[in-house]
Amino acid sequence: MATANKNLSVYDKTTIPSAKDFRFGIVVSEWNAKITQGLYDGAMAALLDCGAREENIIKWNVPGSFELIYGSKKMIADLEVDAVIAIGSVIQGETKHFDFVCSATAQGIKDLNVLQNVPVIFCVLTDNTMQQAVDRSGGIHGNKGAEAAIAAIKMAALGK
Ligand SMILES: Nc1c(NC[C@H](O)[C@H](O)[C@H](O)CO)[nH]c(=O)[nH]c1=O
Ligand SMILES: CC(=O)[C@@H](O)COP(=O)(O)O
Repeated sequence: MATANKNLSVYDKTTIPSAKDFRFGIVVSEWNAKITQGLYDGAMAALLDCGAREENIIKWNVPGSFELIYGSKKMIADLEVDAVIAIGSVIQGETKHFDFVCSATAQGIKDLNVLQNVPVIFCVLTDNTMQQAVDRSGGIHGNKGAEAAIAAIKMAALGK
């Protein structure tokens, strides 16, 4: 189902475990900061709405989406967190660099989920235009940050 047919901010709290006992790490890319700030705001709002405590949410900034990989790995190594949300916004430019950044970041975060024992949520927008990114970070299609926060809570609760 395309995002255009599903609002990213809609969730049913009755299907979501309480987040009150969980600790979350959020790693935020500084590229396209207006977008990533919107994603972060959406994630925070959803985490707090589902019972997370603000003091249990740690935020680190990294330069770009590619650095989300190492930032998430270091957060897992250094901090006691139950899930990490990796937030980025990659927007197509003139060259193939977009393809490499998107693919490497997705593969790197996938690898962390295979090799580490803390879930890392892929909250990286990969858009053709800035408008598409605006629409998915609190615009007409909702906020992928909220979607990622719900995924983080569910994965933190998995098996508990
Ligand atoms: N063009 C975008 C980038 N590029 C930078 C890379 O993510 C990385 O920081 C650099 O290659 C150094 O390792 N990053 C984004 O997050 N979004 C973009 O649109
Ligand atoms: C995703 C990117 O790295 C891209 O925005 C960089 O722009 P360009 O392809 O024009 O160098």
